[in-house]
Amino acid sequence: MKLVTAIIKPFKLDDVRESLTPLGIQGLTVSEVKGFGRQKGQTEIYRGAEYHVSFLPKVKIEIAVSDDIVDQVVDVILQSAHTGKIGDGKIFVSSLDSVIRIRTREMGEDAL
Ligand SMILES: Nc1ncnc2c1ncn2[C@@H]1O[C@H](COP(=O)(O)OP(=O)(O)OP(=O)(O)O)[C@@H](O)[C@H]1O
Ligand SMILES: [Mg+2]
Repeated sequence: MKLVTAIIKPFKLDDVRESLTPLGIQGLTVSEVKGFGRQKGQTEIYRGAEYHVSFLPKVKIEIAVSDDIVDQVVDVILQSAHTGKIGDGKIFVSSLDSVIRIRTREMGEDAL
């Protein structure tokens, strides 16, 4: 199993969610987060004054998936979250040792 963590532009959340539907994802977690990439945040003009914004708002999506669909999950996120502008985000894929459904104590892929 793998944990796919995608940091995306907030306005892309609905597109990404819809793109995942055909893959039969059983669940996912969404969080509002802040961060910066290699541009180190941006300078923004607000009411005539220039503010340095160190951390820009992003959305984090976490999806635990079986190994056989991880490539498809990454692929649809790459397409649906893409604008081509800086700050489009990143996808991190990590190994997932165990998953347990609390209600039933099912484990592993049965618990996804
Ligand atoms: N190395 C990293 N580790 C953890 N989070 C990161 C990392 N790089 C980027 N992020 C997260 O992803 C968000 C978007 O990053 P961003 O797309 O700006 O990356 P980038 O490397 O600067 O690419 P680009 O040049 O396309 O902007 C950041 O605001 C941050 O939340
Ligand atoms: Mg960036």
